[in-house]
Amino acid sequence: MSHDQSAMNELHWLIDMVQTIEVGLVVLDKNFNIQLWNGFMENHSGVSPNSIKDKNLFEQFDDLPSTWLKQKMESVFLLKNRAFISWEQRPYIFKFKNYRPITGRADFMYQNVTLLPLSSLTGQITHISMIVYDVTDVAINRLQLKGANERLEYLSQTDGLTQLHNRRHWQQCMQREFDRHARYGDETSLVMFDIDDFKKVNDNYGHTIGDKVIQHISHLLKQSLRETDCAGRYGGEEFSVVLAKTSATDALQFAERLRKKIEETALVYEDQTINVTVSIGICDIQDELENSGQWLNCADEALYTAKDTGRNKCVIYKQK
Ligand SMILES: Nc1nc2c(ncn2[C@@H]2O[C@H](COP(=O)(O)OP(=O)(O)OP(=O)(O)O)[C@@H](O)[C@H]2O)c(=O)[nH]1
Repeated sequence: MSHDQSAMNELHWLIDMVQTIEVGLVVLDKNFNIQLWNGFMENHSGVSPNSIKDKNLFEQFDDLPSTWLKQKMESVFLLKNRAFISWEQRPYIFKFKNYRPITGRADFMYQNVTLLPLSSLTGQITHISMIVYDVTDVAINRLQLKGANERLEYLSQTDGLTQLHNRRHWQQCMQREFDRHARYGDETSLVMFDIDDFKKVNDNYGHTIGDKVIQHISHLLKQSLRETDCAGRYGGEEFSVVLAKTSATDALQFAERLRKKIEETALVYEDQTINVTVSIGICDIQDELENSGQWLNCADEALYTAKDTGRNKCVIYKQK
């Protein structure tokens, strides 16, 4: 075989490989006109190389992020460096359908794309190549894992019965607000409340309805919160709320509104109507408090004063 024939063979193989490789290959000139469009691109776009040759990429695919992508391509021409576009940055460049059976949950193909400067025989960068990788399997696995981790994190921070923050997570939130106060001096209040005579609810109606009452109270509490408030189920029938940027007087208004709402809104479950009340203790952060534990104790003390002096009332902590 002559040298020429052998070179021709090699070229033929290369073209064959470019056409059949499971990666998208596109070559563009400086005006973004398509010079090469391999089999992968044909299979996924439904557009044949012959019909797309010399056509402008952005005119052929008007859903491409054109301004952004042109900028990236121009910098590849200019800097003669390759650029990389990850699916995490943009799930896809070409909106190709996903046909994979295993990852059938994705509607489209996730892609990583490399932009590669191509130099001519004279060493100038006259073209660039787009290399398109199908990374749907990796992306779906990663997204599923991320979703599972987020769910786990949510579960580890949330009380199962009420969907409020659980005690541990709420305490972290309270500590954060205590630290913020130490730094910025914002007024911040703590509200602790407890259902009155809840033991009687359980005794009279049973634990299942007792649980419904706890859910009912949480529901009313959630309706009363602002975005910056942090509410938790502190224990069995005890709830806790940190009100950021709120004085004790304003916290009292919040607490009174909540107390009245709970008093006035009966739980109707099956054929039973159950009325409960709550006792509420309030404490704003005062200078003499050394740590968040003391803050909590003071709010608790106010709560017990509310219980001891008749229940169904709000009490602001007063230093003795
Ligand atoms: N149904 C139900 N009951 C609970 C839960 N957690 C705690 N309890 C009950 O809540 C009751 C709390 O009773 P106590 O601490 O005596 O207080 P109380 O009857 O509410 O009386 P005061 O707080 O003094 O008004 C107990 O009977 C606990 O068993 C829960 O998740 N579900």
